[in-house]
Amino acid sequence: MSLVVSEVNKSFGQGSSKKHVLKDISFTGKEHEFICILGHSGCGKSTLLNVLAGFSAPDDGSVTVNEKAIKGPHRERGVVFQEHALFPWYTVLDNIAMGPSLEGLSKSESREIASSYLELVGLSDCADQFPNQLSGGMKQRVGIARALANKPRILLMDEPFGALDILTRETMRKELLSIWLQLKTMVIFVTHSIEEAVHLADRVLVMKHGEIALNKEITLERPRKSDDSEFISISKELQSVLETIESTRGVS
Ligand SMILES: Nc1ncnc2c1ncn2[C@@H]1O[C@H](COP(=O)(O)OP(=O)(O)OP(=O)(O)O)[C@@H](O)[C@H]1O
Repeated sequence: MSLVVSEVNKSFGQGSSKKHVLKDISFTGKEHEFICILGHSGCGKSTLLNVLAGFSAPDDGSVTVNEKAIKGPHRERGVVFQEHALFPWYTVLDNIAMGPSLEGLSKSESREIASSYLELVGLSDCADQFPNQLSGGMKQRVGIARALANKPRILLMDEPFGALDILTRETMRKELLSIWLQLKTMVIFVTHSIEEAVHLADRVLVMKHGEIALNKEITLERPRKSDDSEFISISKELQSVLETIESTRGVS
């Protein structure tokens, strides 16, 4: 399984208000790879993720999965957003069962699949609850289980833990890693946080004004420790690229 993003450009607006948001973005994703897209607010991370999801088409360039051009959203690419878009009138189990059921599986088969993913995210006891009875972290786990129930080959995550408090965020990070180690889906994870990126990623793409300023492979063994000397040195390298970006803002 491979993802190839080749010279993708994307602009918004017309004439003098035209904004070139993605500029010649190219990278590849391998099977089982965990890729983090790191960058300041407004650098184009969500725009890139939307292109990968197929929600929005690039102006030029191409995105292929297993050498096939993507032509729109597809269940092979699951999406998890910062705001967990769960259906409030469905139970937790039925929120997750929705994907398999839309694929034509029977209600009982869909619920069986949903139960297995609910177990994977540690929420089996909440199957019959409604989303408004859950904490933010629990809702986010349901969002992840719902995306996984479609058995995506690529999981696209747009700052999924951004709205969570720091402790919940750390727990979720560990849980996501353990799920990824079991399922080995390719993950593309957008974040503002250097620490989150170094904990999670096999590869970090640092974005600068719509371009990839650094494409860095991280081979540190897992679980990673933030006081490990190599962890600190990689974090400093990413920080220095981001600071360069900060100091050149408005100049390019
Ligand atoms: N549909 C749109 N129409 C016009 N401009 C847009 C649209 N979507 C994004 N933009 C602009 O593109 C730029 C990049 O936005 P994007 O949401 O991709 O950034 P981001 O890096 O994800 O930021 P954040 O971290 O704050 O979410 C911004 O200047 C934004 O205003």
